[in-house]
Amino acid sequence: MTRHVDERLATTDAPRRYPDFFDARVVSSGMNLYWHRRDLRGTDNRGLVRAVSRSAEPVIPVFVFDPTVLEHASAVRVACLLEALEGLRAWYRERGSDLLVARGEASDVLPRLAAEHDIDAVVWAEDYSGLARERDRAVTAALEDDGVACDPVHDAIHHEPGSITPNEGDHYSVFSYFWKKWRDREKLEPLEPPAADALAAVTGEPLPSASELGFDEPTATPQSVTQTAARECVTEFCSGPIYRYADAREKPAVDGTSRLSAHLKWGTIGIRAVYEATERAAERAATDDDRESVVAFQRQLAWREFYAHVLAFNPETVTENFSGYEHDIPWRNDPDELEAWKAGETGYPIVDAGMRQLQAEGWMHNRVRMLVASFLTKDLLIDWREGYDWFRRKLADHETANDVGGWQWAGSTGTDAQPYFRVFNPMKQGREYDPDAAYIREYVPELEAVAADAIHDWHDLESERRAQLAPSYPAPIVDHGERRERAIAAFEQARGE
Ligand SMILES: Cc1cc2nc3c(=O)[nH]c(=O)nc-3n(C[C@H](O)[C@H](O)[C@H](O)COP(=O)(O)OP(=O)(O)OC[C@H]3O[C@@H](n4cnc5c(N)ncnc54)[C@H](O)[C@@H]3O)c2cc1C
Repeated sequence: MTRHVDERLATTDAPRRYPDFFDARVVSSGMNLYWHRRDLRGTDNRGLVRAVSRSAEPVIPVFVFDPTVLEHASAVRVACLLEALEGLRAWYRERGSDLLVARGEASDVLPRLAAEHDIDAVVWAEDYSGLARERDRAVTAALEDDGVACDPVHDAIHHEPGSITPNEGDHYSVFSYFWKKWRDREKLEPLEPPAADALAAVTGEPLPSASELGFDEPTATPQSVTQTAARECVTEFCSGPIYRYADAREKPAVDGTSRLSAHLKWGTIGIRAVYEATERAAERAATDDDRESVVAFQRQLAWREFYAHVLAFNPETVTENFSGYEHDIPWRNDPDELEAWKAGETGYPIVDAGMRQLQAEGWMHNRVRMLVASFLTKDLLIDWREGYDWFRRKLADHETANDVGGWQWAGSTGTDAQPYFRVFNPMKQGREYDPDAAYIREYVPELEAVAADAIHDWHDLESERRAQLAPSYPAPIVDHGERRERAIAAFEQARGE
C-alpha cells in the first residue's frame, strides 16, 4: 500500500496556511488509529484533526507504553506522563470515547491493534529525536508490511525541521539568523477539537501504575501536567506576567517565567494555542515595552524550535559534541566533585540552590540552569554529558533537543558562537540576579539567617566566619578563580593552541 502523506506536509519552505491542509478530504474508507505520543491533548492537535479528517469512520485513540522508550524515562517524567494521560483519558471519556492503552514495542503493538480493529491507517505527530525516529521507522515498516497506511503529521513546533534554512545547509547554527526568519514566518492558528461523534466509542484498560512500569515514586514534586493546567498556565501568564517577562525572566526569586516547559514537553497544550495567546496579549499591550516583552517571550519559543531543528539534522549530538575541537577536551570528571554538584553541596550558594530546586521540584530556573551547567563544565571540568544525564533524570520538562542544546551551549561545544572562555562567575551572577539572596535562602535553608552580602561573598569569607554564620553549609569545594584559568587552559589545549 502506498504511504499517504499530504504533499503540503512534506514541502518545507513555503509557509502553509490553515485550513488548506485540513480540508476535510476523506482519503481512507476504513477506521483510523490515532497514536498519541508526546501530544497528550485533544484540542489544537494537528495529528488528531488529521486522523479525523481523513476518514468518515470514527477514530480510535491509543497510547503505547513502549519499553524501549521507557528505558530512557525517569521517575519524575513517568509521574508527569501518567498524570497527563489520566487527563487525556478523561477528556475522551467526556466525549463518549476512551484512550486505548497498550504495552509493548510499538512496532508489535500497533500492527496487532490495527488488525484487531480493522484499521486502515495510523496517524501520529512527528517527534524529531533520533530515538523516536528510529522507533517510527520500525513502526512504519511493520504497519506497511500489513497493508496499513502511516500518516505522520508535523505538530510539536510551528515550523518543522527543514522549513527554515540558510542559503546553504539544512539548518541554522546561529540562533539570531534563525529567529529573524522564524519571527516573520506565518503561523498556523489553533485547531478546534474534533467533534465527539468523530471519536470511536471504545473502552480502554486502566493505566498502569508507575511501579508496574518499573519506576519509583519521584523524589521531586513536579507541577501539574494536564490539559486543564496547561490552559490555565497560558491564560494566567498572558494576562499580565508576559508584560514583565523581559525583566523578570532573569530573576530566579521572581515567578517571572511561564512555567510552560513541561506542558510543551508533554504536549498538554498545542504550540499554536500558546502562540495565539501571546499574539492576543501583544494586541492588548498598553506600551511599547509591554509589546517588546511579549516578543521576548516569543523569542524563547523560537529557541525551542531552533534546537529541534539542530537535533533533527544532528541526532548524534545527544552524545557527541556539536562543535569539534582539534583535540579531545581534557575533562577531569572527578567523582567527588560530581556528587557534590548533584547534591547541591559545592559551597557556591546559587549553584547549590539550583541543584536543590531541581531535586525538589523537577524544574530549575533558566538563568540558574546556565550557571550550574557552566560550573560543572568549566569550574569542575566535568563532561557536559554527565550534567545532561543528571538533568535528563531529574527534569520533568526534559526535552532532548533543549537539554542537549543547553548543555552544549554551556560547555562551549554547541551551536553558540560564544567563545570557550565564557565562564560564569557564580558570585557575581548571584549578586546580579538574586541580589537579596531570596532564591538562595529558599532552597538552601542553612543560609536562611545569613545576610545577602555574606552569602554572595561566601567564597571569600574566612573559614571561621563561615563556620560562625552557617556551620552546616560547606565551604567552596574549589577556588573559582583558579578553576576558571584551568578551564580556559584546557579548552585552549583542545583547540591545539
Ligand atoms: C543546561 C540547560 C538545560 C536545559 N534543559 C531543558 C530541557 O530539558 N527542556 C526544556 O524545555 N528546556 C530546557 N532548557 C531551557 C530553559 O531553561 C527552559 O526551557 C526554561 O527554564 C523552562 O521554564 P519556562 O517554561 O518557565 O520558560 P519560559 O522562559 O517561560 O520560556 C517559554 C518556553 O520557551 C522555551 N525555552 C525557553 N528558553 C529556552 C532555551 N534556552 N532553549 C530552548 N527552549 C527554551 C521552553 O519551551 C519554555 O517552556 C535548558 C537550559 C539549559 C541552560
